[in-house]
Amino acid sequence: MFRAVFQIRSSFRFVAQTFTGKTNLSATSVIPSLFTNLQARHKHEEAEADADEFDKDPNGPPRLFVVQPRFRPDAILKIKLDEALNLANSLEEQRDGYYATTFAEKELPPHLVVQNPAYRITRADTFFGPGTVDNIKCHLNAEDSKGGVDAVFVNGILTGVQQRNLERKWGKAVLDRVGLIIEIFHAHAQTKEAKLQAELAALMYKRSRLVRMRGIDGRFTFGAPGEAEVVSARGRGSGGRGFISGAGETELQLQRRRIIERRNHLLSEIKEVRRTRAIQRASRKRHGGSHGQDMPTVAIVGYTNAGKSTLVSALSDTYLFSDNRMFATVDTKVRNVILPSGKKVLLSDTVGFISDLPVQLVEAFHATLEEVAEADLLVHVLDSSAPNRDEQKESVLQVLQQIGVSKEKLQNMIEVWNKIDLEPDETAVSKQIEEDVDDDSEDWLSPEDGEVKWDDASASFVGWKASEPDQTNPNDLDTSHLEVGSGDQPKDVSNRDQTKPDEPSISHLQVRSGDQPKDVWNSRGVLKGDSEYEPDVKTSALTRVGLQELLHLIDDKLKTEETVERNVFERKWRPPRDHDTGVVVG
Ligand SMILES: Nc1nc2c(ncn2[C@@H]2O[C@H](COP(=O)(O)OP(=O)(O)OP(=O)(O)O)[C@@H](O)[C@H]2O)c(=O)[nH]1
Ligand SMILES: [Mg+2]
Repeated sequence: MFRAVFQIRSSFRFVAQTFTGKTNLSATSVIPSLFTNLQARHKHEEAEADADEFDKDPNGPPRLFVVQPRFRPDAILKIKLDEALNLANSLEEQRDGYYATTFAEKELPPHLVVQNPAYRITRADTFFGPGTVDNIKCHLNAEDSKGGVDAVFVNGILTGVQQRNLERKWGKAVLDRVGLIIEIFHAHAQTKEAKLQAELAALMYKRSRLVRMRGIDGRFTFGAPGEAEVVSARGRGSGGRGFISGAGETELQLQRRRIIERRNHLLSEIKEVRRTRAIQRASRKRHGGSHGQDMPTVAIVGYTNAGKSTLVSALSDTYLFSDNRMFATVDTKVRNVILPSGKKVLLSDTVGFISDLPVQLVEAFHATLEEVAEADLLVHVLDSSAPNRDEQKESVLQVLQQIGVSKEKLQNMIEVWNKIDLEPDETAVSKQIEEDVDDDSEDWLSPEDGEVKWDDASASFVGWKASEPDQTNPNDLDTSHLEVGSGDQPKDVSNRDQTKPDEPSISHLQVRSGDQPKDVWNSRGVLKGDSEYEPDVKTSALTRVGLQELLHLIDDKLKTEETVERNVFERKWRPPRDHDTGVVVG
């Protein structure tokens, strides 16, 4: 069965050994898992998690409890929650080339929708307010009686301090969105290059999580008691005075140094793998081309799960692994395809993108992404059935810009709407959404208030106006206990004091409406920004619809590109001149 938990545990051991200097760094080591600190800390905190929890089922995928901050309208919440649940279920590692579980048959992970701290005040220490933290703890206790969960996935971005505090309060490892995505990349990576890159991303993420904490005795420390103590003689006599001189290295400094050493090691390995790949790529381009020309490369890009691998498989009549799991592909695969004109091209299927793609991943996967940026033509595959199709499109465009794809290439990019066999009944969807919007319209602030901004890309508010909660109105208090996930969740876990003032509901905070909700949705029932434009081509990779049309389009684009290139060359070419004299040189 699944090895991730096992690996997570072994990575803990590895990191523990590495950071205490008991082992040598090795290229095949697993990533410094996000669960590791927790285990170390909890050895000293009896009231908190049982550290042996992770030993429970070393053969199964980790069981995550999903915490989804609330969004309004509910349609947005549903999109965010669906994605969070999919992410949580995607964390699984292949064994002998197979996943132990079939994704479609997986049960939904237990989950809970809670107040969104972004809608009011995000607490620096615990992200959520104390009422929400307690409420989640109640649910986790209830889960424990049913076999327990290994970790809590908070679908938001936490600071290192928030993560640690929540871990202490809940007695569970906590993963935020960035952490989980990095874990998934690591679990799904198959090739040496992808594994190295995923480890690098995890290492950089871990580095950003090394935080100074107040220990149980009230003193500041760096994690487990004793971590702040001097653990190595390095730095002794380095020239300072008094305490500074000869103080040696604290655990934190030691961890930082080891992370940097490992990072440098990984970077040099990645460089080597990259060099080999560049040679292979050049030779592949040369060998397939006709008339001595290189084969053009076409990179298939898009949001995760859009159907890129399925499309490349269908176009090339070869097999590529495809799955409903998010980030099923982490390793780039290249396939030969013959276009209708007879021209041969290289089609590359690569890693998918997601909103808030961790910067650590973009940096670590730079080599892979660079191939995308260097491709002669890009094909952007979108899942036409996704209700937030344009939001996904925006996320992809952002990453493409981030990795340096030129404006011309973006303009020339072919946009494909895949999964047209799944296209939802638009009338029904938009009707439902409009109903939701009307229902919620009272709750929204008007942008004219100047106190709220709608961020189309992330579908979230930035800034807002909070009214005082009506403490006498139960609807104005924490309602998170009502929004429980999987059917078997306890219904009565939140018998907290409903008049507790620390956790007013968000409902009162999403005050009057301007025309905000109407602006957010269009008639198709998708997020604002979704226009009624048509894509270049519509396909169903599964039923092989639209494939010929797409191949013709690629053919045309590449022809145009050649012509443009030749024209540019002809126009630009002239004998080099000496600028000062105007005399033709040579
Ligand atoms: N109904 C339908 N399903 C599709 C179509 N194309 C792909 N799928 C399914 O969508 C899921 C994701 O497909 P993939 O090809 O793995 O998607 P991807 O874009 O490569 O995803 P990542 O590798 O995770 O980035 C799989 O279960 C496919 O069977 C399509 O045209 N119609
Ligand atoms: Mg794929």
